[in-house]
Amino acid sequence: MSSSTLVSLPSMEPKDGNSLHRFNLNELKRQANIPAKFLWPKVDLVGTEGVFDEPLVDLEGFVKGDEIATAKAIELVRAACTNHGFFQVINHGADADLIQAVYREIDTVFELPFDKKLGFRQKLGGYTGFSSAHAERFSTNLPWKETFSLGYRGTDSDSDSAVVDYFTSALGHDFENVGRVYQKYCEKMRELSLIIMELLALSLGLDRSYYRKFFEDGTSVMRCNNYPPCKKSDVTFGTGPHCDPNSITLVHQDHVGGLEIFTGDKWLEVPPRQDVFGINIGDTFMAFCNGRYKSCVHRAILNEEKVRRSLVYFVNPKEEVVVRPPEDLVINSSPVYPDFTWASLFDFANNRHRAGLQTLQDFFPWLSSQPKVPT
Ligand SMILES: C=C1C[C@]23C[C@H]1CC[C@H]2[C@]1(C)CCC[C@@](C)(C(=O)O)[C@H]1[C@@H]3C(=O)O
Ligand SMILES: O=C(O)CCC(=O)C(=O)O
Ligand SMILES: [Fe+2]
Repeated sequence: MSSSTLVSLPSMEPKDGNSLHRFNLNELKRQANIPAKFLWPKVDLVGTEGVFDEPLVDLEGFVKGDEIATAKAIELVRAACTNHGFFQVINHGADADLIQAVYREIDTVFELPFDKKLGFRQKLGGYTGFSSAHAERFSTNLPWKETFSLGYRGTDSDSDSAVVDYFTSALGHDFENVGRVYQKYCEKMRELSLIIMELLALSLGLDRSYYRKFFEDGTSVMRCNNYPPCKKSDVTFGTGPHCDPNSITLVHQDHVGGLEIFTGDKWLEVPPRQDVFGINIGDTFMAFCNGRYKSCVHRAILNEEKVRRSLVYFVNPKEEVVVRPPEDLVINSSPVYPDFTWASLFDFANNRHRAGLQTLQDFFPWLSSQPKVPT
């Protein structure tokens, strides 16, 4: 598929802050037809042409410092990230019981009555809470999904209880255990993300701590996607074609499957494996490595019979970190992208412009139009 056929999505429609979500997908899923706002342009409805089958990156040997395993991991990561920006890891340290506990517990949140979920809906300008089809922000090409998102820093001591406190204050004390499981999972995702940052640095010929240090006290976003079945799964998406604007994303999909990546000329399905995490490079890391690695174009498709869930951990540096590639990756001193902070890109992608396929290209003109903040 040429880049011209990967449509970038319109910017967000500014909405009044009180517009309630209008779409209860768990009612709509029984209908033969779906609201027009969920119908995507034909040019985006490109079929799947294969299966992603690149080798898994085994982290066990890398974490233990085994030289041969490290060299193999570097080779696989470098090839994948140079080509399309996606690889899968095994022996990552997140145990199966914890992963299954997250799905089990978070299902109880999505199973709540719709009005109750709206009670902790994601507010405009924020990212914490429940959203149905992002209808609070978008009015076309709506994604057929409910999401539950929560920020996670994990460094300061109060973050130990921040997750649990959110669940009990927003959802009630019956959800204390959901918070505990979520907290444990976020801790594990933070650990895994820092290991991946070391592997990425080494694969780019940098010191292993080069990127890690920017991410040790960033606020990442833990999100659960819940995709109800859809009778018109062939003309809509769970999550449409996009690149993640953040640095990297750690994605786990349940047994149903639906994650697809674009390898430059075709869409490949990523077969779900419960013992595997997908890692996709995002826009911010692409800038952090001066474009050496590609921000992965990916999407989540639906099916007509089964609900599908995925757990995505969007990894971010500390807000004020200036995203600038190291000298070693900048040839004849001309970086590909202007310097920016994650805070500014997050504000753009979360609050002002719908993240899609060309978020960075749309971001820099917006950034240069902003009043300069006196330093
Ligand atoms: C900054 C962000 C916006 C999104 C959540 C984080 C990182 C990933 C972004 C997103 C998932 C990219 C695809 C489109 C999007 C609208 C979505 O489908 O959820 C994006 C997220 C968002 O705007 O909520
Ligand atoms: O559901 C999936 O498999 C991927 C979702 C995704 O890409 C996202 O939430 O950014
Ligand atoms: Fe994504």
